[in-house]
Amino acid sequence: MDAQILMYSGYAAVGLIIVIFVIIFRLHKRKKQGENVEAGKANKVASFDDNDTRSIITKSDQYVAGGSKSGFFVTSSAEQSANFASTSLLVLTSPVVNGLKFDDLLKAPAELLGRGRHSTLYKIVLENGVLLVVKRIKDWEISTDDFKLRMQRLNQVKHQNVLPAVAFYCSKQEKLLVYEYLQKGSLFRLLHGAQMGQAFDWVNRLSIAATIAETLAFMHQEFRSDGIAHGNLKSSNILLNKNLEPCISEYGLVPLDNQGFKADVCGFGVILLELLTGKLVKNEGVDLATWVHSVVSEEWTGEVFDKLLISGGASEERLVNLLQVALKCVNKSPEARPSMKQVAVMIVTLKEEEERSICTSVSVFSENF
Ligand SMILES: Nc1ncnc2c1ncn2[C@@H]1O[C@H](COP(=O)(O)OP(=O)(O)OP(=O)(O)O)[C@@H](O)[C@H]1O
Repeated sequence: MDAQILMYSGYAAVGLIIVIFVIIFRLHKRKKQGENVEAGKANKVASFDDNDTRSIITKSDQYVAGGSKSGFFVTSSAEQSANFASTSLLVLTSPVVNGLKFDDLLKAPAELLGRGRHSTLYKIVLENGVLLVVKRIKDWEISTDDFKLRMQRLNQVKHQNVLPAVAFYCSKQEKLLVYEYLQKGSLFRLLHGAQMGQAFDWVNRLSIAATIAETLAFMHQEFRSDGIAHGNLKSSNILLNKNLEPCISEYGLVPLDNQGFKADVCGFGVILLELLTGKLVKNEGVDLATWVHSVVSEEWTGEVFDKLLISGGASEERLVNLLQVALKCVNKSPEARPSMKQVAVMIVTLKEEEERSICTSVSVFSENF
């Protein structure tokens, strides 16, 4: 009997040991599977960067430049390390910033250029002296994937009068865009800055208007089927390149909107009104388009124009013609506004008339001397 009890206890002990081994083996296997899944995820994220891009891990929780915090990043370092696998700077094809690394942005001295409702803008200087601007976009309800797709799509369409992004960065918390810094400033500054448009005569204003109109018509045509309009067209987003030609910046950085193209036409109309009147869009609380309408309806049309244009000898007939185009663009009803293509045709026609009249006056002048 004792021998039997001893035998059964032995079986039980062996059985228990086997069960313990099986449990340990299963737990170990489960842990290994977990590690493989994590490794797989990391590989997947890394593979996004294969094409013409460089993946970088953020290092600090706040960007410190020249001793001052620029505030590129608002996320904590804990959040960042949790998300590091999805943080990457994508360098688009650009000769200006070949080989740009995220670290280069972090190290560069930065200066705050503007803080708007939807974004903050910094100017930075890279070690090699290249000047860039970094735009940090706030409150844009767009998924990381959609943002990447949008940036890649925008990068497929090039125009010499549109400033392309040279790189972008995107994580769940942050969306950054990097552009070349254009030193000649903006159309806004040319009109309303210290010079107050003094060195900006009618021929140049008309030429700039025609270039912006043609460029925007091109962009609308290219992005019509994607529904991507500029979305925030205004004179501070028209920069001047080194040849003082206009360069449209920040194209397509807003949510898709059915009325986006017509909103751009209205934005362009307001730019025309600024060029014609030399006045700010909002002056002592009065909206420029409303003011122009009120003056024109009282038949004081001549009063709306920038005195510098009149004293500079601009043809009042062509000023009025351009004003009529502007008023069509700012029509309260979006459906009644012309397309950018139609606007471009009207303004190019006016510009050609202007050029013909200059040629005629030059030849009359030379015949008389
Ligand atoms: N790439 C650039 N090069 C030089 N100056 C720039 C560049 N991008 C923007 N700026 C200028 O920096 C200033 C701030 O720009 P920011 O985009 O923050 O302001 P905004 O255009 O007035 O507003 P929003 O946030 O609605 O675009 C503006 O005067 C703008 O003309």
